[in-house]
Amino acid sequence: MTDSYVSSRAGDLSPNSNGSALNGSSPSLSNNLHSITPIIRKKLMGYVGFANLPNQVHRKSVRKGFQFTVMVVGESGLGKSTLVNTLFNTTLYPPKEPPAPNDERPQTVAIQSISADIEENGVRLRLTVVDTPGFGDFVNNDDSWKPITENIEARFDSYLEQENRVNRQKVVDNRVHACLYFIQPTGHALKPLDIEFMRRLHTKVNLIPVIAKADTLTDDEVAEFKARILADIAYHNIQIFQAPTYENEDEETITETEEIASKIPFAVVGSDQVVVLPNGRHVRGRSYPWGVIEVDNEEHCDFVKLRQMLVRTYMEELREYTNDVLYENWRTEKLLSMGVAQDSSVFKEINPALRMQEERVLHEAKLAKMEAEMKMVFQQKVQEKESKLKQSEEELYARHREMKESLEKQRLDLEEKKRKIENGRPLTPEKGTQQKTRKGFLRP
Ligand SMILES: Nc1nc2c(ncn2[C@@H]2O[C@H](COP(=O)(O)OP(=O)(O)OP(=O)(O)O)[C@@H](O)[C@H]2O)c(=O)[nH]1
Repeated sequence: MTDSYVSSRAGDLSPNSNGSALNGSSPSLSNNLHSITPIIRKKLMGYVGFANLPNQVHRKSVRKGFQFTVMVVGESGLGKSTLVNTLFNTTLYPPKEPPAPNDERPQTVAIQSISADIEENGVRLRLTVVDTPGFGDFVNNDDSWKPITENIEARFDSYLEQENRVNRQKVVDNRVHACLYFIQPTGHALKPLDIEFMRRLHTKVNLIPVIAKADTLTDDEVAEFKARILADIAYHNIQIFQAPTYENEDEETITETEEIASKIPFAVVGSDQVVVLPNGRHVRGRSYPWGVIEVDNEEHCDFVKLRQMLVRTYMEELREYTNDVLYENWRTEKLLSMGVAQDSSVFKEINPALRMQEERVLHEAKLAKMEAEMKMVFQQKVQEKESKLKQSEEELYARHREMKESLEKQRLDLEEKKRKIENGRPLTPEKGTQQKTRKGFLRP
């Protein structure tokens, strides 16, 4: 015996555990069909095999690989490239040369993306990092967010176009699944540019705010800065990505989620350099005259929690939220603005019992209509027959009358003749006159 359960609906046309079955002759049952159909849990009698479904999904996903696109936004020099390299433990961004004084500076925000296929324990990840050099670097940064929004929407557009293709075998998901927004470690509060950017983008992308170069602030400064940033975010109704919590989750997961949430905005330190500690331990970190700050040490910064949220625990949630909420909202708005309306009846939940009832009513109405039509035709035919019969009856009466009249006339004639014979009178006086004429003088 296994602990697994299957559930069946009382509305199904199968006997349920109470031994009752759906049959049309039970009026009380047909009335109840409209009410709630409770889920009945049943114990399996043996191993069926659907417990293996998660493994099937796992195998398929591993074979297909994953696509993940992360965007990094922040002023120049805040450590974006270093953090991406640290996060994915690869030199996605090669070391940069600092710009020379006579180098021409770009006039607009550029969008650059780098992709790399990385593999870990046989799982392939196509990682794309979208960089936004130039953001916040100008004297006037009013429209710095515009090219970024346009880029995010262009990626949605491309996905929508692929979805609308006849052949959707190879849909490439280039949508931005997460946006790391680098906040300058000023220790004050969010700058107007930060607020403007987040306000404009929070409905289009999963925002993950990070305090860049957190090693430049003390622990107290970080705590105060975080509180002010969160207050600003709440005040401006900005939605940042929050790790989701589900019902029936185990305590460990709940604690992990809470811990991650408590660290937002993540105070991070990036470094792809390995430093040797006095005790001989090799760590990724930054070495200062007064000590070493370790990237992977949770007591030194929030890098581990950020990686947990972005990669280890919630990468799939980020992808799902992008698809199910952000992209879906954008798509709905776009199609509505193009005049495409949704037929809501398409998504009407169908209750099979209600559906059967509706069909029965329709069928009965159809039968009643057919019966009425047949009655009408029958009455018409009867009327026609009746009028024909009436007509022939009248004709017969007329003939009968005629015959009767002619017989009566014949009878009267005969009686007249009889009377004449009885009276001894010649039947035809004209004849007698003619004979006389014949015997005497016959006229020519
Ligand atoms: N103190 C400190 N310095 C850092 C940190 N991360 C990166 N740096 C340094 O900051 C400088 C700029 O780092 P990058 O990663 O190139 O910064 P970026 O934001 O990618 O710069 P752009 O490409 O110009 O936008 C480098 O010298 C890094 O070594 C950090 O967490 N703390």
